Amino acid sequence: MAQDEWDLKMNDYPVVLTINCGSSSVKFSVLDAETCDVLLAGICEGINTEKAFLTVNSGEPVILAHQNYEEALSAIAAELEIRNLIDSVAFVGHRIAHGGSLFSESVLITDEVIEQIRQVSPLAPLHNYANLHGVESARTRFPDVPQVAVFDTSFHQTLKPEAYLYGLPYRYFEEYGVRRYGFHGTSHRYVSQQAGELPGLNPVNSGLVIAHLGNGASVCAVQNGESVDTSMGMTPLEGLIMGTRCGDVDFGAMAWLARQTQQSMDDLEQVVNKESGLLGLSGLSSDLRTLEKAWHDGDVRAQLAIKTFVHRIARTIGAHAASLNNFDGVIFTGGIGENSILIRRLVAERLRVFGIDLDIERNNQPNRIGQRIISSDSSAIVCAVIPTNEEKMIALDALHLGKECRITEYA
Ligand SMILES: Nc1ncnc2c1ncn2[C@@H]1O[C@H](COP(=O)(O)OP(=O)(O)O)[C@@H](O)[C@H]1O
Ligand SMILES: CCC(=O)OP(=O)(O)O
Ligand SMILES: [Mg+2]
Repeated sequence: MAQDEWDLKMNDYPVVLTINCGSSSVKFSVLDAETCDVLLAGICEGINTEKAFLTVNSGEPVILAHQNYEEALSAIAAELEIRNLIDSVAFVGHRIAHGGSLFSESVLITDEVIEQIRQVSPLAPLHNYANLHGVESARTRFPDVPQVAVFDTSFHQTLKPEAYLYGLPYRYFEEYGVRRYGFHGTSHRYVSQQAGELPGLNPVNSGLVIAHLGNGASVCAVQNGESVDTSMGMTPLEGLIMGTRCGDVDFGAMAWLARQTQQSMDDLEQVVNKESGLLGLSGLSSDLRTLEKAWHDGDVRAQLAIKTFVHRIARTIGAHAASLNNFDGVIFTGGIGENSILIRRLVAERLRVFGIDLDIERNNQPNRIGQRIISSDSSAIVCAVIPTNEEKMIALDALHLGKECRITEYA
């Protein structure tokens, strides 16, 4: 693109496109490059299944002709086209789950970066390959636009060895890089920054435990804005019970199971990633909304799944408090953390031992009111909900790096 065309683009109405390619969905948003206000957001669901559809701005879903990433990106581009936004895309930001030890911060995407991301991808099989599909489709569609990779793992680069090492022979760390990385860092980073706006939480001296509870779920201990501990590990499987992932499990149990059932490592990897968690426990669904309904209808297995999910969250929050200098706040975020009144209430009940006292009325408020305190005024620790905004963080990084790249290009 010539410099004058670029100037026109920047002066016109520049927007940032963010893409979060998951294993079965592509989430996207378009943000105003000046204000970072969201202009358009949507999700393509059902990728690699029999029926894929696109929903924009929570409107009516539209069925896609093909169920692959290219089709999803084409449908998203068509939505931008309808709104005359396609030529305004000045930067694209991609969510990449695993950056391994190669990426400690967001980077401009090049062929070499793609190759490096590919190398660490076996460590996040549910996420990274899908993320790379998104990168490749977007590069084809927007060849002249700088593309930036924003890693879930970056925020946890501040972990000390005692938090990131496993109790394995040290040579596995030295020779194979076996260590904990942590994920959902973009969300934990955003939420910890926002927490400073809440009364009672001093932004420069605060110890927070953030519970990101979505389909994937993790807890992070944040001391004075830095991640000091987190529940996910070398892969996004460790820690909490999730939609279809088992979280922490005794390796001895898995070895025993492998011998008893003659299942291979690959078979069991499939079981722990895709057939476990809320789905595996309930035998019903990985979706908490379905399980909550079943809980109220008296479904015993759904109740057991929810109670087990809650037990693990509370226990993990308690453990993470011990990684802080001072324990000031518990913040809920993610689809479940933001919306489920039941889960927040049950978790908070388990945390009474820390002097946490939930205000029922405050907890019952809908998520549309935005960030809010849900603990009572007499609670020893502030409890709050902060809706996450990974898209904004991705857009900010894409803007920052993309602009630098343009300046270098034309210097
Ligand atoms: N109103 C709600 N009440 C309870 N759970 C909800 C509600 N809305 C969304 N959820 C749950 O949030 C989870 C998805 O969270 P989300 O953060 O969107 O996941 P992802 O990891 O795919 O980004 C699902 O289990 C869904 O059931
Ligand atoms: C990679 C961390 C994770 O679990 O992401 P998800 O919540 O989008 O599945
Ligand atoms: Mg998510």
